[in-house]
Amino acid sequence: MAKLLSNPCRNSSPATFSSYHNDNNYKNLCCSRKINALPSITHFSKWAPRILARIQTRRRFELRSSNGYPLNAVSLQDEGSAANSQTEETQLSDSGKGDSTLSITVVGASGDLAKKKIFPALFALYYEDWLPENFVVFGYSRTKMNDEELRNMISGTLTCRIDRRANCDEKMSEFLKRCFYQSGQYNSEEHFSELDCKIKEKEGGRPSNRLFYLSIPPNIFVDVVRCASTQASSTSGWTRVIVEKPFGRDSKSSNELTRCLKKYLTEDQIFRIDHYLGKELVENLSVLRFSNLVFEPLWSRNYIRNVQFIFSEDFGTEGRGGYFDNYGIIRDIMQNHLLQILTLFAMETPVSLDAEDIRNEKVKVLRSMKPLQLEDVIVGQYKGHNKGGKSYQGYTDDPTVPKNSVTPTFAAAALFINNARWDGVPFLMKAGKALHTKRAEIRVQFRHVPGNLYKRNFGTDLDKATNELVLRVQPDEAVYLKINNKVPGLGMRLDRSDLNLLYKTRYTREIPDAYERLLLDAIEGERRLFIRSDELDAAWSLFTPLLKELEDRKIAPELYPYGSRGPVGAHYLAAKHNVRWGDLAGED
Ligand SMILES: NC(=O)C1=CN([C@@H]2O[C@H](COP(=O)(O)OP(=O)(O)OC[C@H]3O[C@@H](n4cnc5c(N)ncnc54)[C@H](OP(=O)(O)O)[C@@H]3O)[C@@H](O)[C@H]2O)C=CC1
Ligand SMILES: O=C1O[C@H](COP(=O)(O)O)[C@@H](O)[C@H](O)[C@H]1O
Repeated sequence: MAKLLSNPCRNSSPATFSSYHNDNNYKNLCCSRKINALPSITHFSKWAPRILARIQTRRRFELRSSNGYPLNAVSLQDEGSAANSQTEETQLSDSGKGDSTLSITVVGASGDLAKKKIFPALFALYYEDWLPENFVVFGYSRTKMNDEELRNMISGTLTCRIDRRANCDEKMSEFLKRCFYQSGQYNSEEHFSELDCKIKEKEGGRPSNRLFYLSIPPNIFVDVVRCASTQASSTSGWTRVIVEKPFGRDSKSSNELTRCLKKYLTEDQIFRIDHYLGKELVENLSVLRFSNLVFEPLWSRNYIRNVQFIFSEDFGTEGRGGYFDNYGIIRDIMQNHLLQILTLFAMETPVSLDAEDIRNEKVKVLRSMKPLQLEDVIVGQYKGHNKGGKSYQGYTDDPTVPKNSVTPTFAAAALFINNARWDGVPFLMKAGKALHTKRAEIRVQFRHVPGNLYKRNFGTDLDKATNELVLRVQPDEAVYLKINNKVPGLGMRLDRSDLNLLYKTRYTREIPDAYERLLLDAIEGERRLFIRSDELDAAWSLFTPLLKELEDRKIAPELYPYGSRGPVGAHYLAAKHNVRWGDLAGED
């Protein structure tokens, strides 16, 4: 963080440290998952008896990292910032002397994402006892509100897990008591200094860690980071900033955004969120691949014919047309969510589950990809449609969208990875709004069985007989494998059946929302599910020339009716690469 400017709260008297010897302090230490990163033998011997005793009773702390893996070299404070010059040893002993606090400031608290996702995710973490003992949540935005009004606003969106409703009301009101509000402009150092004073008051002189969640339009990211870093960063612990997408709209603007953010933050302090990385099935992708012998040996061009990444929504841009028209579906979904999943799918085995090892492998995939060509992409836009006596508005009927907009609300693309593992395998992506269904899935279509003895049982369409592995990210999370099976009986009739792992029947626990996992990881300094700047750069390099060409040439999107299966062009694109979309095969 940059040097602090004049801020009345910055000169307040030194924090008074309370004793380490209580449960809360221990909990704070554990919540930082420092058990896995004890700094030295001397420290270990000092704390070992206490820690080991606690491990036996509170084993859960060991596994708090979302990758269940030791957080190598992750410190309570990030490197390189003014407030971050302590060594790991002093940080630990600081934690030892006082019980630290965590403050989470949701910037843009009055907005849609904050209400819909961030506050509910924070409550879910609190409800499930993942947050440290001493935490406060601040909402910050321009809208005038007091603490009570903020609480009323968010209380409507908090829910308890369906499967665990015990003490729900009580927990909710305890959580709301920890929520506060500060109204202010996004570019006002004075207002952020007021926020700092309020946070300090709640911190009560204890060492503090501060997390800022930028749930605001991207054009004000840098102002907020400047004001927050100079006026409201922690002086005694870490300060981290979660940045929401879009991270720019092409290579140039993204690099510029990164450059500006880095005037005030180190790379380690920036948590670029892609909420698809927090989804359960996306997390499971690496587990499936790397912990099952039956998958990894098949994971290459030798056995896989094509891979499909499919995102569809059964509603349009309702309410977000103004934002969307400047970005379009390629930037909104493909360049980030689907591409991120693709890199996880295609990467080589990382050296370890450490964030840097994984992100290094993801970058290699991106850098091995063939630049996206216009002839390998088709774009579409939904038009109005009447169905069942109801009329659905087209994209350009939205008053916030220009009537002549050619912004795609649908796109399909064929991508290729030029490396030994994937040479020649089409990786197809398809993303669209206002389609017939809401789903996100990964489909892996395997090659034909060579010299298949049962060929004659399949008729002429051999493609229909190939195995397909489907990871259904949402809704109804599932992993299923399509296999050929003998229909029981005396004859020899084959059918296609699914080996089906449907989460809701296998696991009784409700699946946490992606934002819960990602918030927890940011709090605990786990960077694996956040986008590193070189990753972002490589992702933009892949898409920027295509986006420029689409825009320069004002390529007209193929219109498709609201609620349909999307433009026919997507089928031609797939057919060009000998692929049939798995989701439209009629037996998915
Ligand atoms: N909504 C969603 O589902 C998703 C959103 N995102 C991203 O998250 C971020 C927040 O999204 P969302 O909550 O939908 O955004 P909103 O448009 O609701 O904006 C959030 C808040 O920012 C303030 N704001 C809005 N426009 C401006 C402006 N032009 N200048 C200054 N302040 C403004 C408003 O607060 P006030 O007026 O009180 O200051 C508003 O309540 C965005 O970057 C978005 O792209 C990412 C994924 C999904
Ligand atoms: O990032 C975005 O994601 C949502 C879809 O998220 P999901 O978790 O509900 O699948 C999408 O609607 C939005 O346009 C996009 O910006």
